[in-house]
Amino acid sequence: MSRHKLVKALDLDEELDDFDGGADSDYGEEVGAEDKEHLRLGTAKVRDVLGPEVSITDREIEDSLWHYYYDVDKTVNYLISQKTNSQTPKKARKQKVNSDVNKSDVSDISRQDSKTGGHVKTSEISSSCSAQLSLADLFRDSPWLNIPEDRRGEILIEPLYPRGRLMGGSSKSDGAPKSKLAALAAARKKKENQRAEDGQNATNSVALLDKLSGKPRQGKPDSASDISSPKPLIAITEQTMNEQPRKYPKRKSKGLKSPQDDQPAKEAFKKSDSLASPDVEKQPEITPAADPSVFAQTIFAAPAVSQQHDLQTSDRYVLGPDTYAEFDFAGPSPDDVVTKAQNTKRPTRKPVKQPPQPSSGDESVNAVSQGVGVVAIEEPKVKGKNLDVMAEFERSKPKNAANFVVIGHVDAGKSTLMGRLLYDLKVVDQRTLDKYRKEAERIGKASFALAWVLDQGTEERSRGVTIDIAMNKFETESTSFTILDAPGHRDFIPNMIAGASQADFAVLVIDASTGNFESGLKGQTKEHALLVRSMGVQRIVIAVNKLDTIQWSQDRFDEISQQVSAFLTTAGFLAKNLAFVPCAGLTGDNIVRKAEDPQASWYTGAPLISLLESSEPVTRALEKPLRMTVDDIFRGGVQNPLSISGRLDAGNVQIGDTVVIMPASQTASIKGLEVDSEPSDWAVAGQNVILHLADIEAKYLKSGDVVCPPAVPIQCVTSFTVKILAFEHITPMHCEVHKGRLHAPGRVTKLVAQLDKASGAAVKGKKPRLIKPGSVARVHVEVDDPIPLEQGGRVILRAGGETIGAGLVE
Ligand SMILES: Nc1nc2c(ncn2[C@@H]2O[C@H](COP(=O)(O)OP(=O)(O)OP(=O)(O)O)[C@@H](O)[C@H]2O)c(=O)[nH]1
Repeated sequence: MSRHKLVKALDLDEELDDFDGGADSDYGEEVGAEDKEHLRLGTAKVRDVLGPEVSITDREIEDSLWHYYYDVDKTVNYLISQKTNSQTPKKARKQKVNSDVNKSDVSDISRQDSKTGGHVKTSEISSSCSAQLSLADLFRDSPWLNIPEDRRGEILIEPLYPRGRLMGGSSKSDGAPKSKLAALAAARKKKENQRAEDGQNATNSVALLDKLSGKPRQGKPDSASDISSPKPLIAITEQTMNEQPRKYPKRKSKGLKSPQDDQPAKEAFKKSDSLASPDVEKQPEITPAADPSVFAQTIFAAPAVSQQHDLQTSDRYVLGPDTYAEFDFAGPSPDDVVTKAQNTKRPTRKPVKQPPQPSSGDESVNAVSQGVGVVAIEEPKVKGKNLDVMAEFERSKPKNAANFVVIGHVDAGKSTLMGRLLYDLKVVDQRTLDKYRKEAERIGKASFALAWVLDQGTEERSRGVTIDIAMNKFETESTSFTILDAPGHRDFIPNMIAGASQADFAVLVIDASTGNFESGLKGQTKEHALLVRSMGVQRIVIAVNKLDTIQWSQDRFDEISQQVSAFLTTAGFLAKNLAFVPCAGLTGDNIVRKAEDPQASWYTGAPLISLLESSEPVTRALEKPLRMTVDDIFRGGVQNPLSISGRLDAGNVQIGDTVVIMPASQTASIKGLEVDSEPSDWAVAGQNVILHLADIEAKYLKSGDVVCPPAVPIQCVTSFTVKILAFEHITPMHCEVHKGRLHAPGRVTKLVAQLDKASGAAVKGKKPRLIKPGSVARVHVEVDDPIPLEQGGRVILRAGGETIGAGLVE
């Protein structure tokens, strides 16, 4: 043994000394009158049990009695085993001892020899002291050594004899001196008694739960007396007793248990010699078990079929297969009971009928959309008028309505142009404009006064740039227009996309001043035009602006018109859907009125407003299921704590309707409605609405969500194929998927095919490894989280702050 190991062993022995209370001297020096009397009586009893045929000395009996604290049964067992061992060959005995040592896995422990007081290593015990006390004997009262091989590991059993005695402890009731270990044991016992009392409190809690569930409690003591009564320390499952394959039988309560149920258990129990000892029944020192806690009763099965059941003892909760049978979730769990009680006042939810989804062949689409079927609809609290919305719409003889998005390179004069339009149309009064002018002058941005009509944000005003979409409304005799003023700066392209997604047509503003047209064309003039086309915009009005800065040069106008027209037709716009107007937003020439500047006399065409009005009415998807992309979520007032705004892309909606918000799959009631900021009972596709919601929490709503009818919710997908026009080189790469206000992280996972621009057919040959800018291709895209998307939907792909492509979901 190394020096370190020796030191360690000595330390351990010192600790054992402490626990032993120093009872290491020869008992002859310590034995008092009381002990002598115990030894005398014990010796007589042992001799009586052993009978005269066993040859053994009194000293041997007394040694054993002293060691086992006058326990006659243990002494008898020990002595019998000693005699049996002494009759086996010495060599075989040594082997057995070693194997016992190995089994017990205690080959290197030290123990204190109670008789000699010496510190003896087990290896030494096995050789020199085996005749007197073997390791096997030391652990003989350990139940696992007496259990048949086939049962080991399946029987939970407390030692038949108090463990403390092996270490020299004793209790006062035995009349033996009390060691520190015994004192510890007594303290533990006291604690357990205390726990038993606490168990009564648990009983009360369980009773409360039972009350809630309306079910009688199973398998627990009914009174406090049950708690204090001795509890069994052996818990053997029924399955263990029968040694049958697990059948997961229903748990039975103690009161309902039939004698037949226990029969196999009894028989199995009798097979075990050690357990069959009648002494078990006499065992006096059984620690009262505390009543099981609520938690224990929830996860543990009913009282196990145990030996103690046969002996009419009390409950013992065992974790076993019975548990699973009982808690098969057929009945409500305690949590369910509490939840149910909490929800009793809530209206019941009806499951949404899942419509048949078109088979896309894409598993991810189907898998995600199937989840929609579990959407639960809350009974609408808001009473509607149950209107025939289509009939109402027809009756209202609505004006032609159009949304247009104002696009173009940064500082092209978009906001100024729209400010002028609103001012000249008297949507904005002189006083307001004067106020803007004064404020703009104060911060040195006088030229932006008209732009402030639309740029309302403090940052927008101080920086002189549009950041987010500004929405304004105006009407002409024939049409009701909604302006969506988009930011021109490249950093705010996502906001521009959001605006463009709601537009019927676009107004492209071009700064005609020297140099700016060229730089704009390289910048966002082209990008914006491509984006709106990719998003389905077919008509575009081109306002060649700031002509006042170039003295209304017709040549310049013609040059710009030519170049832009060529580009736009290449981008997919039809020539007949392009209209050009020379103008100056700052001065108001050719906006609402004709240009007053004589230098502009060469232009005989219509002003901008007329070009806007001449836009053909857009066909609305009135008959399709409701689809509204959420643009904004806000507090609509005291009466309307939760409101959303957006444009109805399809279908109709009315007050009292229940809708479902995707992808959250949460239902909501429409408690109020506004169309173009005016209260209304209904709205149809093409209108910009505010929906005041009830029965939903704000946390389930975000910009880009889609409002649908519960019966026909939009699909939510994690992957899709898109026919895309490449703006930049595209390879399998990470990207952001934009759809209106929604943008989700994702990636291009596969370049499926290069497509012919004219026919749209796949170009034969190898699969592309790279899509060049300007090419059309079919690519596969995946997103991290499901997004509401259906066939025909339009998406924009961006990466590293650049638009890499835009296209149509297939
Ligand atoms: N001379 C002249 N200046 C103009 C005209 N229109 C706009 N501007 C000026 O151009 C600058 C930018 O105008 P904005 O209306 O803010 O341009 P924008 O395109 O809306 O800018 P972003 O939205 O930030 O991209 C301002 O200083 C305007 O006064 C115009 O017709 N003539």
